[in-house]
Amino acid sequence: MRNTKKCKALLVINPKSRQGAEAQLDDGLARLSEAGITVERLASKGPDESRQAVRDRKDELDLVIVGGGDGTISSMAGVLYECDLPLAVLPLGTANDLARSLGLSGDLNEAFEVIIAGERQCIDLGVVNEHYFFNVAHLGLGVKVSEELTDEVKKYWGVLSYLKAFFAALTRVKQLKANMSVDGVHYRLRSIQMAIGNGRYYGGGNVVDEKTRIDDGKLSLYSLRPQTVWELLTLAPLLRDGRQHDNKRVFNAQAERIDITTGRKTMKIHADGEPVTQTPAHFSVIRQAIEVLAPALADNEIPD
Ligand SMILES: Nc1ncnc2c1ncn2[C@@H]1O[C@H](COP(=O)(O)OP(=O)(O)OP(=O)(O)O)[C@@H](O)[C@H]1O
Repeated sequence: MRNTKKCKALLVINPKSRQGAEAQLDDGLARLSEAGITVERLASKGPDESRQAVRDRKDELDLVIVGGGDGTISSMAGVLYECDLPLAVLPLGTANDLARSLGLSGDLNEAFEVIIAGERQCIDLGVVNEHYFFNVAHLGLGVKVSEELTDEVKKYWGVLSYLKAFFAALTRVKQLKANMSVDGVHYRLRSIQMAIGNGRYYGGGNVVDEKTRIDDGKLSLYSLRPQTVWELLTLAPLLRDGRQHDNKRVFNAQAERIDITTGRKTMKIHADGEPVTQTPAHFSVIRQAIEVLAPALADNEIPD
């Protein structure tokens, strides 16, 4: 975008995200203005208002900058796709997992520089039933973890809130029986946790699968078979880095379409930390759905 043409951007800031209310943006916004990027700023009261603001302005906008965490950015996925507008991210949340998948450090100055540099990448979008997601959708333990993660807990504990929530969720998790179709191949399994990833990172820097990227046109699935808390804890380091494939207590797959039913019992599904739908669930991926302002995506790199 640098030295090319004038650019009009809408900046949607979620004041409820961890750093959304306090972040100092004036210097960065002045740098955008110097670079020819005119920014209209909107303090979002909720996802519906933010989405409507984009729809109302879609013909005059060149870019939507979203300042918030994964919940906020995910809430804008559908409208960005529908309006075919590029996304830039100001990582103002707690986990900022999409920012990690895009190779952004979490530093605000750097995020503004990335916008000014204007380098673009195309990334995939996950779909579960009629909902879009960037990072990961969960059934089971992951749902219990995000139920423990209230906005207050996140504000107080920061990234450590994910660890705190994990231990609290362990006491509440029950096993589920699932029938799955993975690119047409059928499986029946018992599970305490299923994660279906479009992006690479979730839950504050966990890797869904070391082989996955947000632009590979695939979903990565892992499912944890029922196991003791001790076994689960021994698995934790492998799950943290997405290296769980060879463990017999984990089922892994990569696919473009995944269907999950859980009999007569419906199971809640959370995506990017927000409750979105329930089983029966149909998962798919839209390849190269959204353009984002980001440096070239590194090959399977796991930043510190
Ligand atoms: N577009 C939006 N505008 C206003 N509020 C939103 C929007 N999208 C989501 N929210 C609400 O704001 C809450 C916090 O936002 P978000 O999840 O982005 O920040 P966070 O919890 O600090 O970060 P992270 O998801 O990266 O851990 C969400 O749980 C949701 O209730």
